[in-house]
Parts: sequence; structure tokens; C-alpha cells
Amino acid sequence: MRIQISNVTVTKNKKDILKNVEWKVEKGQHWSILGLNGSGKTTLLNIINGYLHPTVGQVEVLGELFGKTYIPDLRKQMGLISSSIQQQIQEIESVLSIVLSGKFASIGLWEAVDQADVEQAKAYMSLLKCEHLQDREYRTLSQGERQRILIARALMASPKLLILDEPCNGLDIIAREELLKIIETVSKTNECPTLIYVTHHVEEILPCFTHTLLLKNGEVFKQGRSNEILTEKTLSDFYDRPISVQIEQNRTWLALKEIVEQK
Ligand SMILES: Nc1ncnc2c1ncn2[C@@H]1O[C@H](COP(=O)(O)OP(=O)(O)OP(=O)(O)O)[C@@H](O)[C@H]1O
Repeated sequence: MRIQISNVTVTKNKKDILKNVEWKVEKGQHWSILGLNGSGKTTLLNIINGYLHPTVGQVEVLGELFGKTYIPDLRKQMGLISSSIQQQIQEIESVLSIVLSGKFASIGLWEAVDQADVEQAKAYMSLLKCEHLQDREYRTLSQGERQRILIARALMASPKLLILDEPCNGLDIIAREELLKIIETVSKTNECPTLIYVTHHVEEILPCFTHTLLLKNGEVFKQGRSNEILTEKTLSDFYDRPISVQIEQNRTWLALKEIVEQK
């Protein structure tokens, strides 16, 4: 079992921002988490990373029960790609150094590396299609390039779990599609960690995401196999709007029926 969240409630200022969440992620699955703004996605990720403790309930990640494990050690087995990680990277650090620092899960490269580490970093940069950027400073990179480098960096630690928190935010359609294609490629590698992909956008849910969790107002609205969750009926209920669904390139694309019909 990669993640087991049992009956988790988080209460802040007398409000339940997560309520009775039950969720299991098994080895071999990749999950997307879909929710509107304020639905509790970030709170759930903070619970998994051990940055936030539930008010009620039990959390187990990679077989370790929270409360009985040393979370900083556990975090070394979890990669996280998020806007807050992006902001922590030094503007003048080189791409190769950033990727290498992933081996130590450090911001900045402070430890000695050997040739095998450099070869490994180059292999990941090649997988993420950013090898040509290795000597560039972080500040000179586009948003899409930054995301690719941060994924290569996360893979250097050989994590068992890789959390991608809205990685396509701020990307234009071409950069977004390039990044999604790369994520699909990563998902097919033998050593691919369990992926957790958080998004507002259904069309970003790639075929590799075998399962989807719908979060609404802090509660699990529905969860299960993506092809059973991403249906017109479930998504219309989820968004409280009539939704029409089209499947293209094995992905689900949405339109609001009211808007389609007004045309
Ligand atoms: N410390 C806190 N005190 C009070 N309310 C909070 C706190 N942290 C989060 N919330 C509220 O809990 C709700 C869920 O927040 P969360 O950030 O988890 O949502 P989200 O799904 O990640 O949203 P977004 O997609 O906009 O990032 C929001 O209404 C937020 O205002």
C-alpha cells in the first residue's frame, strides 16, 4: 500500500476543510485528484507530506503510520512538484546542479557527487527532454522547462511516490501538451514511482492515471477507476452543471452543455 488515509477530518476555525476522507492508493496505480478551488486538494497533500496533522483519523504512507514514524526520513521517499518548491530554487543555480541536488532532497547542492550521479542526472534530463539545458541558470528557464527540470530532480531520489501539484499551471497549450507527454513517458518507465496528479482540469488526466479521486467541499465526492469516474453523469453531478464529455486521445474533454447549446 502506498497511501492509506482512514477517516481523516481536518478542522480549522471550526470548519471541516477535510471531512471523513477514506482513500487507499495501491502500488501499481497512478491517481489524479480533481477538485474545484477550495475543495481541499492542498490540505490533502499537506496531510500526505506530514506538514499537517489530521484533527481526526489515521494516515499511513509507504507503510509508515504517522505518529509512529520519523516524517523527514519518509519525505525523502516522496517527490513533490509544486509552486512552492519552484520558488525555493536559487535563481542562479545551474540546471545540472539542481537535478543533482535531488539525490539529497536538498535545495542547493552541498554534498559531493560522483560520475555515476552525473550520468544518472543526464539520463533523467534526457528522459525529461531537458538535457540541452544543463548549463543554463534556473532564472533563464521558461515555466515548462522549470517543471521538467524539477521532475528530473525529484526522480534523482528514486522516490516511491511522486506528487505533481498542478504542474501545468501557467503553461500555454504547447508547453502543457509537451509536459503531459513527458509525464506519460515517465509513467511507462520500469522505475516509475506511484504518481499523484492534482489538477482543476479534467483534460489533463492522462490515460496513465488509472484512478481518480473527486474532492468537493472537503469530502470525497467519488473515487475509483478513471474511466468509471470521468463520465457525463458523474461529472455533471460533481460540477452541479450539465456537462458534455468527449473522449479524444484517450483523454476526457469537457464542455458546459448550457454554453454549447447557446451557440
Ligand atoms: N489554516 C486554515 N484556516 C482556515 N481555513 C483554511 C486553512 N487552510 C485552508 N483553509 C480553507 O480550506 C479550504 C480548502 O483549502 P485548500 O487549499 O486545501 O483547497 P484547494 O482545493 O487546494 O484549493 P485551490 O485549488 O484553490 O488551491 C479553503 O476554503 C481554504 O480557505
